[in-house]
Amino acid sequence: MVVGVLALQGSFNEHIAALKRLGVKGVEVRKPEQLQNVSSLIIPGGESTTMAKLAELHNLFPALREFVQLGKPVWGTCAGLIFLANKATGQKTGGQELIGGLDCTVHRNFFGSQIQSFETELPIPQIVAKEGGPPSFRAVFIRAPAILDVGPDVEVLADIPLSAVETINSNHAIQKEEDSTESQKKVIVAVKQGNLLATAFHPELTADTRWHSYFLKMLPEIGEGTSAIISTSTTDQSFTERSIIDFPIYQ
Ligand SMILES: NC(=O)CC[C@H](N)C(=O)O
Repeated sequence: MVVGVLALQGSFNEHIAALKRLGVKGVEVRKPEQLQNVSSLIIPGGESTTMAKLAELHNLFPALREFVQLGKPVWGTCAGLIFLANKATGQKTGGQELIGGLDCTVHRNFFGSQIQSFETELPIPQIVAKEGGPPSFRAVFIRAPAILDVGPDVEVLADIPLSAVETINSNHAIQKEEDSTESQKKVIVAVKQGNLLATAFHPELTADTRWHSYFLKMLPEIGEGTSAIISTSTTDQSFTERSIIDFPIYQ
């Protein structure tokens, strides 16, 4: 079994390495015809505008949209989430092409600029119910988007109270509002809609493999009941925890 990883730009190598730690082969996808060799796809973090331009150059959009419409499992992380969203705000002038399919509105760079990137302990009850492990996940947000609203078929897997994020962009509209419920406000950072999974953060940059394992169980060839090749181990000695300072700059 192989999992396709869109390899135009961004953290595709890190996803392939995370899959390898679970004993699964990840293959790079750069051309439309390569999508025929895979039954699932991960769209990595990176820079969604650049990724969109490269996808356009390689004429990938029709094949990517067809892949999503056929109901094949697709997981977008960070820029990949933006790519999958039906609607994105905070785009560069002129906008950018999206694959769409995920019924939500995503706000690019919601938490601010690159230096306002952060890590936080994110409660993930639905993932823990399936994968076990600690109640929270060390989530790495790098110039990350957030999901502002979702359609009725979208299941929220994780959200984050704005009060927990010290580095929120002071220009952001939500922070400008001054009411007493401010500290209670949350934004959505992980969702599932049918066979689409999306996270605003970067599980591929941590040693915790639970999100990859969760995604792999969405694949028909693995399924819920199979745990043979999926390790739920959250401590992988071959991967050293790093600080976000070590991570590549994503715009
Ligand atoms: N880490 C990331 O993938 C950042 C996403 C980036 N801000 C974008 O809009 O594409």
